[in-house]
Amino acid sequence: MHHERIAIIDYGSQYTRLITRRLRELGAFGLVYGSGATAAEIAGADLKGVILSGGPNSVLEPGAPDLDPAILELGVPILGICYGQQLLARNLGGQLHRSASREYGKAEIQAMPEHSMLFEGLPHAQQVWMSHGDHVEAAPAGFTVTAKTPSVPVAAMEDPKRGIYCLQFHPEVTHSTQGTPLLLNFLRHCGMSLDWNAGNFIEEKVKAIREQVGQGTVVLGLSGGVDSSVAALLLHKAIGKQLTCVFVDHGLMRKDEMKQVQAYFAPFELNVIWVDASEEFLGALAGVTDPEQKRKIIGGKFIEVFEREAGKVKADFLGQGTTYPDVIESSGIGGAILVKSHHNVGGLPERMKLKLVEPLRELFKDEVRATGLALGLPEEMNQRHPFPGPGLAVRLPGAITRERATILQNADAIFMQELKESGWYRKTSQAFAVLLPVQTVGIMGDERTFEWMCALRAVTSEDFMTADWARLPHELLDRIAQRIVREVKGINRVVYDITSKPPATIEYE
Ligand SMILES: Nc1ncnc2c1ncn2[C@@H]1O[C@H](COP(=O)(O)OP(=O)(O)OP(=O)(O)O)[C@@H](O)[C@H]1O
Ligand SMILES: O=c1[nH]c(=O)c2[nH+]cn([C@@H]3O[C@H](COP(=O)(O)O)[C@@H](O)[C@H]3O)c2[nH]1
Ligand SMILES: NC(=O)CC[C@H](N)C(=O)O
Ligand SMILES: [Mg+2]
Repeated sequence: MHHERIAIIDYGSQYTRLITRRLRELGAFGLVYGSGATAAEIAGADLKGVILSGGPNSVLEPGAPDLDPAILELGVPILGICYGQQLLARNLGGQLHRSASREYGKAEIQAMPEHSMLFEGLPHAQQVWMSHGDHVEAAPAGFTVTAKTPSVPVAAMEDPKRGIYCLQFHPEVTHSTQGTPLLLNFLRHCGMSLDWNAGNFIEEKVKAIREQVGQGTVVLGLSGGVDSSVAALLLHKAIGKQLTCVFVDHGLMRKDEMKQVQAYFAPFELNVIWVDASEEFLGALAGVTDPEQKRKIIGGKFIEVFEREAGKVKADFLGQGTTYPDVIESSGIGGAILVKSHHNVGGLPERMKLKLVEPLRELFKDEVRATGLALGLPEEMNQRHPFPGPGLAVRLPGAITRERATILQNADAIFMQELKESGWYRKTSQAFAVLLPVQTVGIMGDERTFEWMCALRAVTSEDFMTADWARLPHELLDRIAQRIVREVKGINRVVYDITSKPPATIEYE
């Protein structure tokens, strides 16, 4: 009962996620497979087409990732992009040219729409995005060249008899001005009905969850973050009272976090166990200053507390809000680098002998949000910035005390309130306050002060692997700084962080 699907074979390009994303924007469901995928692994009645991604290797070097030849016999159209085109050209008898210099950036191609399925209805001259060293010098027998540039003789080629279509450039990158119509031509040719959306996703998932869970029970860690909240609502829609959620307050949440999450979820009548474990966590963290040590303590404690509380439910399944980027990152498909480490639920399923239910595994974040919206999750919850599992612990360099945590919560709450009221919360990807372990001298009402220093961090980012600091207006920063120093006892100085990632990370620890 799978939705019709395009298989994307990932040769390690930084753009593979983008291919999947473009397909979904067009209403097509794409699933990513590793470069070793065999025809048997990707075959199925629901398979409508195959896309071969770009990749960092050269097809001319020994041991470069290859393609199972049986995939060409599956009877579905194939689209090779960059490395994908070069691989098909090499395997089918074309001629390749290896260059010492790379072509990287915008280029203009001359396309031949009159001889092409991919370029049908599109202009002759098009701007595209190139990122390659090698190129195809002569197309294999049976192929027609359908685009070229002054330096690339085969910028695109097609063999309609075998159903193979190839591009040297990257249609998935927005700098390729006709990239989306090109992909659309391919998808139409595959016979995709382009009806993939949040609504039919919810219906299909509800059925699948009921089938998987049957009369069993599910326990889910509810953090108040978008992923676990949407997973909770989806599971609740499918199995109602067979779901129990556990919310753990480790004492390092944002200000009034538990109260807020309780208010947001009240209308849904979910079973939730609300646990205030702040004494336990703060006790275990007392005097600890090493960042990795803090993470380890919180991760370990979390498992302990979660296991204790969830044990009362006697669940058969563990629900998780795992999303598609999590799956790609942790499987290392295409060598994507693991930056965000999930501290908490890892290891729980084995320990508690629970089977997993992960209804969001195929979704990107924006799709998780669309699903949340369709399920009635309040807008404010749905648009929340990500919040790290260890919470304010990674925003309190040095030793953690309840007092310092409270000071930080108060400063952070002012920052968030001002960002929301000015419309800047939605324009940033993540923003928060940090309490630095530095005391500086100040003067307030003729009195000398010696108090903590607060750093404000606001960034814009596509995927949190890289980030830029947000250009917040000076007047807004001024207002926030004044309010924090005036209203938060314990802070007498505020600074704004203007480092990007890399070289800095988003969090401070
Ligand atoms: N304080 C907590 N109480 C209960 N479960 C938690 C808590 N913190 C984290 N978890 C569990 O750990 C999972 C991973 O956390 P993560 O921050 O990656 O996702 P999230 O909080 O659901 O969403 P987001 O990425 O939007 O913050 C959560 O989905 C949730 O199941
Ligand atoms: O659940 C989490 N547990 C963690 O230990 C953790 N550390 C960082 N982050 C989040 O990951 C993104 C990138 O953060 P960094 O640039 O600081 O590595 C940012 O969104 C961070 O908030 C975490 N999330
Ligand atoms: N973007 C790509 O797929 C590049 C393919 C190959 N590594 C080249 O440099 O030509
Ligand atoms: Mg979270």
